[in-house]
Amino acid sequence: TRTSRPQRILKAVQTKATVGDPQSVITAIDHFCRHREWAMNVGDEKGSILDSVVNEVSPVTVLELGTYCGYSTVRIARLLPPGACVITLEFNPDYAAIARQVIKWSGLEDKVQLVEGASGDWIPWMKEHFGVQAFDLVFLDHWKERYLPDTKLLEECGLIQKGTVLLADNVICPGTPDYLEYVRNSPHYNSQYYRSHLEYTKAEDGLEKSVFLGY
Ligand SMILES: CCCNc1ncnc2c1ncn2[C@@H]1O[C@H](/C=C/CNC(=O)c2cc(-c3ccc(F)cc3)cc(O)c2O)[C@@H](O)[C@H]1O
Ligand SMILES: [Mg+2]
Repeated sequence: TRTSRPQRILKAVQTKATVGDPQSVITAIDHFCRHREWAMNVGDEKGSILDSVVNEVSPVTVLELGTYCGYSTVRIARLLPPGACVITLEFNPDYAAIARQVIKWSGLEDKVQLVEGASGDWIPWMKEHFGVQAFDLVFLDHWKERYLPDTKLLEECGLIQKGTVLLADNVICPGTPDYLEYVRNSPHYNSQYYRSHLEYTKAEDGLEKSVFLGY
């Protein structure tokens, strides 16, 4: 049977990128998705904004919701200092398998904990299972209608504390209206929109950065 798009993305990494060189993995995926097949990676333009937020926050513990092929996982992990890590949740086993290989090719497996499972099932276990106190940065890029419920779950589990930064992809396209309304109107968040474009296209999209101010 035909290969899947994630399998073709992995093949592009394995043929075009250098083992142990995260930037070459990022470049290979962006080239493939711009010139061969579009795919829902955060991409190079919004990825640069993601990079700047990671550098600004210099997080010790990062949570990523929705690994897909691991593109943004590699973008984040390559900027983390020794001892810092990104826990990334992916509930599709096929995507998780591809992402593990992309992350391995980039040489960043020591900075990444890929957990195969659904956010709603795993968030309540983060403290107990991974010894996480609170997340310094959360990157939301999974099913758009899950951004708000999962944010509320993270709050309830005490995983969002004063200073935690939420960075959400696709707040315009496909859009996350209920999440945007929540973080922009809540007195507990200071929210700002970074205008950009939908990956590999001219359509408008952007990232929303929301800093938790404490209760
Ligand atoms: C139980 C479901 C909620 N919990 C979850 N827990 C763990 N992983 C979850 C997940 N939901 C989804 N996932 C995974 O995240 C990924 C899903 C991402 C959804 N993203 C999008 O739909 C998306 C879509 C677009 C898009 C934009 C325009 C367009 F015309 C077509 C698509 C652009 C993007 O940047 C996107 O991120 C998959 O790997 C999926 O298996
Ligand atoms: Mg996205």
